[in-house]
Amino acid sequence: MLLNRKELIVKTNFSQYPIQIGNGLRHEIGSKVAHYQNVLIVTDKNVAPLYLDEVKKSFSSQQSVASFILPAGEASKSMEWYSKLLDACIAENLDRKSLIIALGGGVVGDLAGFVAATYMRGIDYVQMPTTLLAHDSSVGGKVAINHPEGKNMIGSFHHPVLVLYDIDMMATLPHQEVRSGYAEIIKEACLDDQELFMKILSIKPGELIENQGFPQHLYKGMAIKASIVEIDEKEYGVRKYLNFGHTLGHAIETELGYGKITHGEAVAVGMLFAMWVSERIYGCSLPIQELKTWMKHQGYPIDDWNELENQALISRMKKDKKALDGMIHMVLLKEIGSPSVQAIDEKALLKHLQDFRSEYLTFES
Ligand SMILES: NC(=O)c1ccc[n+]([C@@H]2O[C@H](COP(=O)([O-])OP(=O)(O)OC[C@H]3O[C@@H](n4cnc5c(N)ncnc54)[C@H](O)[C@@H]3O)[C@@H](O)[C@H]2O)c1
Ligand SMILES: O=C(O)C(=O)C[C@@H](O)[C@H](O)[C@H](O)COP(=O)(O)O
Ligand SMILES: [Zn+2]
Repeated sequence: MLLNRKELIVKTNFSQYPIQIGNGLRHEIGSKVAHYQNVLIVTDKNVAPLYLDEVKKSFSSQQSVASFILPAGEASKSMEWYSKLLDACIAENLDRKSLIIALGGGVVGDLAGFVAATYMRGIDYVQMPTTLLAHDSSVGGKVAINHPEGKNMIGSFHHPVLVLYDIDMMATLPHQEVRSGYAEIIKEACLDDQELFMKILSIKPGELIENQGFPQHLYKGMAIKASIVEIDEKEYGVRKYLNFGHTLGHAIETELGYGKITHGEAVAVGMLFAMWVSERIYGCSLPIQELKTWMKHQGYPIDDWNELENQALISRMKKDKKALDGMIHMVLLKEIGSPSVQAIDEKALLKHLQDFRSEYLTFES
């Protein structure tokens, strides 16, 4: 797919950085970071054989460029790999003027970003997203690793100095990963763009990345994310909206075991549930049925969490980072484009979950 090069600038209280999106950008990274002498590229086992050499070739012989290859998948966002990556930073003699490059999806970006945030109390890093989902994870500076008890429990806010998104690299993405990434674009549309939401629902089965509107959807999703981050960098207010679908989504990911379901697919189920709760709390009417049917036709595994117990999921949701004083805080919608945060007690949420699941499993698709 071809896209005229685009640039967004993210401006927060303490940082400012460009997001550059376009074709072939992986061949240009070296010249864009030519002022760094010592560079460590972090990537994973699937991405390395596809793109690592091309990225390395873009550097000049004056720069020292090392690489570190993680096992692919969510399980690498762990204390173990965090520690191993820190060891590599020390072994490669990275100093405060060195650069880490995260070449990969959200797993690589979150882990490498957290290492960059904490190594020598913080060094520069670049996000080079290679998945569709990473249109979201590469922007905004949330970096983290998981704890067995909860997603992203140990982390920081540390913005990259550059997001360089070569969309050609998505040509090799498995379909499941495309689906996963589109779920976060749907999230962004739900928060701020009814027209985008409707356009996505008109994409035919199996044509997610092939549909003509794809580059525009991607760009709009990133622009929505960036605009929210600019207003509320540290999630005191509106940034919470970016957690739409994540209260149940993260609970499913943790309860199933990291990597059993993709992040976006878990968030997809979480968005249906959040819409369901929204209708019950606000008395509004949302396109839950339409979204569920569309997801089914696109192959989202929206039943893969059926074996999980309600009480176990509620216990996970109580550990959500937005939970306060024993209340679970969920992002709900009054309509598409109009989010809000609602405190819900455990008992009420359990009832919503039970009702959702009994109707969800039967409501037509
Ligand atoms: N920091 C944030 O704001 C934020 C936002 C959203 C999600 N996340 C996190 O992001 C993670 C999920 O990211 P993800 O979905 O990108 O997962 P991922 O990084 O595990 O990538 C998914 C799979 O695709 C493979 N892959 C990556 N690029 C490829 C390519 N171009 N061609 C072929 N295969 C490729 C990977 O090796 C992996 O197997 C989760 O941990 C989630 O919590 C963070
Ligand atoms: O950038 C944000 O803010 C988000 O919430 C984006 C989410 O898509 C992402 O999954 C994030 O990592 C979740 O954050 P968490 O604080 O709930 O762990
Ligand atoms: Zn997410």
